[in-house]
Amino acid sequence: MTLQLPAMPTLAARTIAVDAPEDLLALIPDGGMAWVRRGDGMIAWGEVARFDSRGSSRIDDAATWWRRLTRHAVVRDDVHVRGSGLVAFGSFSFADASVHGGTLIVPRFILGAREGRGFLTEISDDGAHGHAPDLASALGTTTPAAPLPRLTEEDGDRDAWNAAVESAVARIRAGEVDKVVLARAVGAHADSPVDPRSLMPYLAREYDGCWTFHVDGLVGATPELLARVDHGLVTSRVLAGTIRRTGDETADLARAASLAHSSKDREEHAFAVRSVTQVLASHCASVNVPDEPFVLHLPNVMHLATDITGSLDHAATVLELVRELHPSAAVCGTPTLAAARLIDSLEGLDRGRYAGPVGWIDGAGDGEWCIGLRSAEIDADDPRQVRMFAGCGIVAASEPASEWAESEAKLEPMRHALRLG
Ligand SMILES: C=C(O[C@@H]1C=C(C(=O)O)C=C[C@H]1O)C(=O)O
Repeated sequence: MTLQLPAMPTLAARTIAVDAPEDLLALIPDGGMAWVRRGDGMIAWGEVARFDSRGSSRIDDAATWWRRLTRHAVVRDDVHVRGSGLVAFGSFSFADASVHGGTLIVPRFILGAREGRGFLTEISDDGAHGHAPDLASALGTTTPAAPLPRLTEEDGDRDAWNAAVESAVARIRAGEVDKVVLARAVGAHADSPVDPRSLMPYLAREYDGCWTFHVDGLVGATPELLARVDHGLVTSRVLAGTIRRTGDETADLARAASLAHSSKDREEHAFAVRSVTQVLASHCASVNVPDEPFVLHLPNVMHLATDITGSLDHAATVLELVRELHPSAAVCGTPTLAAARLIDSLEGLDRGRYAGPVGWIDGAGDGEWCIGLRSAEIDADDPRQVRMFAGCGIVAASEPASEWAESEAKLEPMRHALRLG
């Protein structure tokens, strides 16, 4: 049998050096994408190619498409930093069965900043390569972000949450799973469309240790790095185990110490570290896993955190690793399949692309993918509608009231960005 594959466009990418932009997020044209941390990163706009996928092979299919697309691409890159050359941005649903599926988008323009160096990439699909892009004409006549409309938040269903957490604890005690992550969605609506550009400057400023992103209507500032691949080196930041901040420095230091010693949180954390380490070990010649987690301080919460690194022993692309790492125990549970089934039966929610992978990949397969946490999805059909999400790892010792409080703290970045509280 001969399988007829769709013809692929021949892409050409040209990257030139430009002055490093002071504030990338201030320059995004309408509908543009973003991936920014501590002033470094990329904004991207226009669309040269796009791949939409659904179902359990959505990440695999996207990885295959990207491999085929990049094989014949012509890349001329004067800058050679992370993110220069040919790049696609993407985001994928948390669940296999989600109607939201996933997408990889190849933009026409990418403007980036990396350690004081700026770059501009133009990607074309018409065989016209070689000419150097011009920043002023690439940006065109950008309309500024529409001011944020006043939003109204829907009431949360606390009884449903309590019941879900109680059932999860009972199922854990019965030995069905060790840990399950339960999430809830909070809807908000406005009279006029919500422009992601009006949310990101706040997120990037207040949560500068997080990755502020916008890809296809999913916007947020996530602290959790699923996988970065950079010239054979892979890095993952695992978070699990959370405590709220009080705003009082001394009290927060005491809380950080209690988090570091809490057996409930350390157990929850160990599950997540193990799930990531197992995957990386199968691709790496060596993996470095610190013995003890550190406490990551964010403005709203503190997390137990472990940075895992490894050197790849074969040419795996970042998307191949993402496919295997997702869903990690930090957002699904342990064991994975049983936890995913429990989420389906207890949550009553399509998480969409919340808690799914979001990030970018370059022509060599390097890139950076996070877990789409501390995020909101702007409805593609009606951008006046927004859904925020937050979830908590449930273990045998979990209590509904403190998990509710934890989820409230995790909603804070998006609530504040949307001026809801
Ligand atoms: C599920 C979320 O966060 C995850 C769950 C955590 C926990 O349960 O302690 C901590 C960080 C994330 O891995 C979320 O932010 O919605």
